[in-house]
Amino acid sequence: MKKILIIDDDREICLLLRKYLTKKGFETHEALSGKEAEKWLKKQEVDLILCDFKLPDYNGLEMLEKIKIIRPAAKVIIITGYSDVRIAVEALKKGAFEYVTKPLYPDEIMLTITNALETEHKQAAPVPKKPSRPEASKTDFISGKSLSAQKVNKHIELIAPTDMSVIILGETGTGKEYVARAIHQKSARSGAPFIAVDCGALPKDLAGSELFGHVKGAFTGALRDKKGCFELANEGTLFLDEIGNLSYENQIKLLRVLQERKVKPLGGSQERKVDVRIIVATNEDLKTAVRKGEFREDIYHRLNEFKIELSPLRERKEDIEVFALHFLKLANEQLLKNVESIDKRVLKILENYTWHGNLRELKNVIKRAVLLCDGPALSKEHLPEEIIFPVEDDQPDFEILIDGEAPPSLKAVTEAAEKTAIINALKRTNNNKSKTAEVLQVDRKTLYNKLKAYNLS
Ligand SMILES: Nc1ncnc2c1ncn2[C@@H]1O[C@H](COP(=O)(O)OP(=O)(O)OP(=O)(O)O)[C@@H](O)[C@H]1O
Repeated sequence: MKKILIIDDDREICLLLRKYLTKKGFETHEALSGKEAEKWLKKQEVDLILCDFKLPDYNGLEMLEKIKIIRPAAKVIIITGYSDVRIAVEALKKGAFEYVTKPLYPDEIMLTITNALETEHKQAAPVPKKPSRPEASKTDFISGKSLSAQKVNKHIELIAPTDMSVIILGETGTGKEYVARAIHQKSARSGAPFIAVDCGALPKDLAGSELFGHVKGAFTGALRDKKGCFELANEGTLFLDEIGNLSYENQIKLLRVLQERKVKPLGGSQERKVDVRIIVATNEDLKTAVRKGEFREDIYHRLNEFKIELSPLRERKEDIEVFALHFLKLANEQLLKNVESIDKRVLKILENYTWHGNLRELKNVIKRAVLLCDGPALSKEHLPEEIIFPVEDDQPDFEILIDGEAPPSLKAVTEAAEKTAIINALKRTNNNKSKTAEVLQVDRKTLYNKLKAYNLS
């Protein structure tokens, strides 16, 4: 019998989940706080953990870190309020299997749990791959119709048959891993493995061994020889996500592999030949990391044989309908439903939303809507409130008091507006100062002075 731990301080949710899951044949346990869960996990094995993002003592990311240390094999599903979705996406990157949003629907929970437990059986490679979401292994890559999507598609076709290294840039959820898989599948290497590694989720102490392998006895706990990702991907493609997170030491080792096409496992004396195509992804500007001395320039140039940039979904609204219909089809298949279309008004709402989680967030919203829909078309009532009435998240973090005794001075109003504009531009450019200066049409020096004046370090 599979064991599930529910971590939530809401006793009612615990009770509901317990009743439902016990009926479905699971053994369940509950913890009302992070500390209680931690104590329990130290003593007990568990297959899956349902964890509320907001616990009285830890937040979801802190809890996840603790779980990954105590029970690394357990699958974690994060439960969030819809407004936490961006943080939930962060949790996926840190190794959570999936997130579900409140209110909870039994069918949705059950489907996610089944997917998580099935993935456990299939997962053969002992590599901390990105949370191996089942859909990622299917070849359901589609292209949008925006100019930028068409350009990406053309570049995939061009680059796939070559052996060139590729850097893929884009915000979270824009489809970087999907593009990397598409390149692999269209290449002569498609018969060999595609190995995806999230460098941001690799535990610091183990990163070297996971990437380059180790020999028996290389360190305490190295009970047998282990192949690293480079060897596992031999003759295929290695996808290194969040490459900017590699430690300096591992960057040096990576450089050697790139130069010599050979790996030396930790503790070993012999080098082994590897034939691997490397595709890397990052959602920060690697060039800035190079400038700051955080990423080696020599590696950057070796990897930068070709660059593909994926635009955020909000900047290619023409693609929203194409992807929404594609995700509708997938959700119908997964949930055994038959929703045929999406109401025009819903499409308008989707097109006006900001999609910080990009395609991943759109896919989840559509899946949830399909789950709630009993008729032939998705309509407004199936969307989360937050999508219909988005909370303006570009609010200034200080307010001008209009109702106070004294009206605000013109200077205060101007400064408030300036500060808001800078914050918005920084968000839009992912904190890239050069781009922010460009967007605001000021020089970098002026921007730096303003950042200092408004305390926006
Ligand atoms: N071209 C595509 N066709 C179909 N579905 C896609 C495509 N691109 C992305 N998706 C969907 O969006 C989800 C997120 O894509 P993916 O994991 O590739 O994003 P990512 O940019 O690598 O995200 P992260 O930076 O968070 O790792 C996928 O699971 C998939 O469902």
